[in-house]
Amino acid sequence: MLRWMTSGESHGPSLVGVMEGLPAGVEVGTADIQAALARRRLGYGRGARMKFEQDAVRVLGGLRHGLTQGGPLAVEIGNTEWPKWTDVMSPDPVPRESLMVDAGTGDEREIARNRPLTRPRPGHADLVGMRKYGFDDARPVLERASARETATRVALGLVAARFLEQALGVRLLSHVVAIGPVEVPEGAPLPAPDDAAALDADPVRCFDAAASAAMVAEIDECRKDGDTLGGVVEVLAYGVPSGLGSYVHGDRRLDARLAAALMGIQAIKGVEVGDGFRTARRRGSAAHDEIDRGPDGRIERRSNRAGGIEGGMTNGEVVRVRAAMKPISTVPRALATVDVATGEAVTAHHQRSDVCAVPPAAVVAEAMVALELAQAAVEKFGGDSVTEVRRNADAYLASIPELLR
Ligand SMILES: Cc1cc2nc3c(=O)[nH]c(=O)nc-3n(C[C@H](O)[C@H](O)[C@H](O)COP(=O)(O)O)c2cc1C
Ligand SMILES: C=C(O[C@@H]1CC(C(=O)O)=C[C@@H](OP(=O)(O)O)[C@H]1O)C(=O)O
Repeated sequence: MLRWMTSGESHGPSLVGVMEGLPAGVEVGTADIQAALARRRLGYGRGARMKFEQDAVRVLGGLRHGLTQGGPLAVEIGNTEWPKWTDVMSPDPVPRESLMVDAGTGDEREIARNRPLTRPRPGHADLVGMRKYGFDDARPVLERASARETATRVALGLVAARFLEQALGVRLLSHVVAIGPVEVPEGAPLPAPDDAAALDADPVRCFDAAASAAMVAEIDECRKDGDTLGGVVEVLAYGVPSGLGSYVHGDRRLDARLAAALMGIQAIKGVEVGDGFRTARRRGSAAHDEIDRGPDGRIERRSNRAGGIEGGMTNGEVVRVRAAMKPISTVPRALATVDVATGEAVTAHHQRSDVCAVPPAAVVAEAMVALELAQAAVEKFGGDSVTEVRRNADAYLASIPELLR
């Protein structure tokens, strides 16, 4: 069983991710994790913080001389902001004076940091989080609800992706297919694994040059209007062997598991497997992927509308899933709310935020798919080392009767 968990707040000292059940022998290093985190910081439309955030990585356990050891992997990611937040986010009690709104520095930013947040943002976790956990300030809610936490998922997801590649030859990538009303045209070519560097180099991780330019222009317009944008991302997994997941029970269906994994990302409000909602509008004859025999006698599909999953199991085609992200809820032209300290009608608090975080959300979605596929692969093939997983997978694939291959 492969399991993982994260801890940490957006402005705390650091975030920590722990992953347990990963086979020994995955080749990975601190620099690889650092590079994955750099991909998450990219993207036109991100806010001020991403310009200075360092994502300082320290591997605390589970890795030795560039190889996983089979024990829990622990990764710490330091928050560059921490020195400014040592009092507000102190784990231990601090003297009351240092938490006073104006602790004597007269610095506006210092005052803003210390002020209780009582004007909850519509669309963020603020209001319900205060109710649920009994806080009179939204600070502790947003600290943990914040997508800063996704840095940890990307770190663990990179290790999961390396495992999938080294044990099974799986290669993942992510791209952006819509930002606000701008969409990549239906039927546009899909990026392949070797296009990963080109996607990282595009300002919005879009594979279609014309759509990319239009997305950048849309973000500029939106920023000028003091507004925010959402969009749609797609994750592709090439080389996934047939048979991960199962049809025997709903919670073992891989499409259900991927949907939950993607929905668990902050601001994701819809998931599509393969052609998903578009399939619902087609007739059956135009909705499925007909089965054929290729020149080498192996079974082939004439299309991949299912996104590589049938009956809750991978079918050997490219796994393709999409996630829809809502616009950022910290809208600069702030939305109406109620000050929960006074009951007055006010506008929601806003200091800084991303205008559009769809490109980094694609990187996070890729990490979530890697983690879910790695879990499914460990369940299917077992094994305590990469070599053993590979041997088990090869034996399974070799055992499939000729006519079913
Ligand atoms: C990569 C990424 C960056 C985000 N950046 C912001 C941001 O700067 N400001 C903001 O209000 N929300 C941001 N969000 C979304 C909030 O974290 C999210 O809306 C909030 O936790 C409430 O959860 P919900 O939208 O799923 O209901 C971001 C989400 C992601 C995935
Ligand atoms: C810090 C990250 O994203 C943050 C996600 C986020 C939110 O509300 O989700 C709000 C912003 O944080 P801050 O208010 O400190 O600027 C984003 O910058 C990150 O992705 O590393």
